[in-house]
Amino acid sequence: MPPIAPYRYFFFAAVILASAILQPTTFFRAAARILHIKQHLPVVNPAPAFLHTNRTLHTMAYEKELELALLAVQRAAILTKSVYSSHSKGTLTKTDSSPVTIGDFGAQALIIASIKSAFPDDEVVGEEDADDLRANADLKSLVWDLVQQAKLSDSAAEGSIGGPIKSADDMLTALDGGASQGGNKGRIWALDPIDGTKGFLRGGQYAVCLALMVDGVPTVGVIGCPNLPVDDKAPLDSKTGFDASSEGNGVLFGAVKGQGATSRALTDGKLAEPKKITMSPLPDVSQATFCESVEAGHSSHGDQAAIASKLGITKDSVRMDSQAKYCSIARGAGDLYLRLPTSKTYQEKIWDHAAGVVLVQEAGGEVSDAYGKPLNFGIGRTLKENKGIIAAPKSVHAQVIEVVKEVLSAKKD
Ligand SMILES: Nc1ncnc2c1ncn2[C@@H]1O[C@H](COP(=O)(O)O)[C@@H](OP(=O)(O)O)[C@H]1O
Ligand SMILES: [Mg+2]
Ligand SMILES: [Mg+2]
Ligand SMILES: [Mg+2]
Repeated sequence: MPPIAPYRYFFFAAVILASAILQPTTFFRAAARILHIKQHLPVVNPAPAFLHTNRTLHTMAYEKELELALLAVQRAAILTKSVYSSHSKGTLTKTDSSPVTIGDFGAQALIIASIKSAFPDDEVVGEEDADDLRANADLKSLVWDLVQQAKLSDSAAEGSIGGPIKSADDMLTALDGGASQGGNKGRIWALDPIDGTKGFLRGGQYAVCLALMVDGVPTVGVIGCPNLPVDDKAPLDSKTGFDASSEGNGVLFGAVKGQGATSRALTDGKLAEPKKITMSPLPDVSQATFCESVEAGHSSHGDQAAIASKLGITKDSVRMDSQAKYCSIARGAGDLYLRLPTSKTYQEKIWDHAAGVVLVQEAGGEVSDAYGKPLNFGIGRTLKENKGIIAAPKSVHAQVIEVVKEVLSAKKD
């Protein structure tokens, strides 16, 4: 074989460098395979942000997961909307005295069936299970009727998420598919089929929330908010979207770690065109609009008012149920989300936060617990290492945490 001319080495080196930049995940995986490196490789952002503009260059990481999650949530929202507008919601009280409805059961079954059709090996941490339906045939048949009716009007979209669930027994199996104990290894979805069930029953905001966690890190987040106005800049007040019958309501939010966040109109068929969303610049925290739960039992309105006042905030809080709060600050309609604990023992559930956290991070925000500690999603079904939640634009997050700590330590004296 003739010797390789020296310039060819440069050519090979250039090709290797270009693949490492353009396709880092594939590159490092291939290199690991060649070098027989067995340890788990980190998730690598597929390419620098400037290359994302040209979609023909490469496939975006988690593109399939994002599309599946968006369509699965969109289909589940068809079901939740039909229950929302009917007067009988089949409400039960769970052992922790919180409510659950036929909407929660139906939406969870539909979404898990979609996940399993595309990613059969993935685990799911879902809020609900099929125990009540197995014990009550009438309840089971009510939910089965709803599940059969909830179809995307676009048959390709419906097919891409597995098509209809085949039988009532398959529905129960899907519903029970959310029993994963979570953890920090591999791919685990966190699902809240109806977040803000109390808002759903009261005629307020609610959200259908789904996140994919990879090695315990929320990586893909999708939230459907059937009662939020589509306009990202619609003024936010505690009445936002309360009239579910009004035109133009229903938003679908999506985000992938390292790729930004979007909103689009929620439809009953194929996905609408996405719009990029970002948090509002907030040069002066005293001008902030802050969001909090409607339910005083879910977060301390008193502590939140004290924090706002110390930050010089004079605007009233916007009280809103569900992860619609994360969505609202991610699209710049509000600025801060404060969730201070009401009890020493309550552990926040991962499905109440995973999707919202990806959305806010990707829109330019930071989310931590009340003491500024990062949220640990990789230790089970709850955030047991954390207390409370603070979400804010990156530029003011540390300033807000200082004030939160002052308010909390003053309480201890
Ligand atoms: N004592 C408590 N402290 C904090 N969150 C609580 C709580 N009791 C219930 N929750 C959670 O609060 C969620 C609703 O949050 P919000 O007040 O922001 O709307 C509920 O979700 P579900 O409605 O899915 O059960 C539930 O998981
Ligand atoms: Mg609940
Ligand atoms: Mg919830
Ligand atoms: Mg719920």
